[in-house]
Amino acid sequence: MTKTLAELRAAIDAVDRELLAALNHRAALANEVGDLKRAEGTPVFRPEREAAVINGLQNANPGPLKENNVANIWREIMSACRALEAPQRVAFLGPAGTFSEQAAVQFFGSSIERVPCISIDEVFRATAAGTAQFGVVPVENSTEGVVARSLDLFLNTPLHIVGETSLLVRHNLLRQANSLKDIEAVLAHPQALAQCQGWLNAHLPDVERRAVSSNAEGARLASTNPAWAGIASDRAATEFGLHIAAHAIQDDAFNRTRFAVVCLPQTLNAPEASGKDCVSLIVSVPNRPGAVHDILVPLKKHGVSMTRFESRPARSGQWEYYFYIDLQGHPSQPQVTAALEDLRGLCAFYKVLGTYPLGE
Ligand SMILES: O=C(O)C(=O)C[C@]1(C(=O)O)C=C[C@@H](O)C=C1
Repeated sequence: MTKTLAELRAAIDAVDRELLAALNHRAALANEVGDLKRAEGTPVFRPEREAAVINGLQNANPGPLKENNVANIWREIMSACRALEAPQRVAFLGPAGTFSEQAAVQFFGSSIERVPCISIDEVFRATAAGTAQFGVVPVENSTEGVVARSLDLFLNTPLHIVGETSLLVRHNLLRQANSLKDIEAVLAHPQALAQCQGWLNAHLPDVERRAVSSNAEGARLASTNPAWAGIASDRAATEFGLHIAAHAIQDDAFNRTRFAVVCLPQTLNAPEASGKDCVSLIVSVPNRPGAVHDILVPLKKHGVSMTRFESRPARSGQWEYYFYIDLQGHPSQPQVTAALEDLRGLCAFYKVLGTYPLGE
């Protein structure tokens, strides 16, 4: 016999009470872990452990919950447990409502102390100074390529990468009126203006495009002037009380941005192997024929896959370059260590930016 709505809801209420008791039991255990870590002086945030918890539960999941539901639910549970151990302060390019904030919450869950910063430089500075324990910075966009400022700052920073996450970036045109009429200027971060240029050329060809420090700042400014529009997320529309005058105006429907999570090595040393890991490094090679080819040889020899290879000018005026390389694997695997050692021997400059679990 099928159950009535009242009966089903009563059953859900009973399950929720069991969940609440189980979650509080879990939180109490995390509190004990926190006491242990404080006594040992070891880091609270352990991304490889969190990745292993989520992978384990996804593998054990009988359904009907989907794998990504399991990941989202446990990310929030672990965020809350972690905050009980010690609240983690996370810096990102602000103000509230930016994609960087969204990336921070996607990675750490919502139980964090948010430290919005006025620029990417400031995120690095705040994290290096200890104002925040972690920083979240954009590194690459699927339409526009690398975020040059972040890559350049990696070169000299004492921070290292301990994680990554990527977001589907959907840009909307936000303004006080729900129409495209009488717009004098569109204000957004230069990356967003570039990612929407096809739409802007087609729909607002004669309107001024003004670069501002972040999309959320553009949205904030649009809320102060009816003739201005911003390009930003749905969240920014809610945050600043604006209409979405046009939805999803980015030229590439699958526009994604990848973010790196950075911290001082004393906050968190290189995470242990999670099974799906990545090593990021910056190298430069002597300016001679075949030098770039040579750096690929150790990778082939030791069977290590390269998932990323970017170049940035070394600013020496000599047409020299830094290469940003991502390798798959973890230094605990002998073939990865052997490839890194061989590579180091070939490079004029060699810096490991971090070893971390692969993100979503
Ligand atoms: O296992 C730990 O080290 C914990 O602190 C517990 C826990 C969790 O809630 O499962 C919380 C924070 C860490 O980042 C990893 C996992």
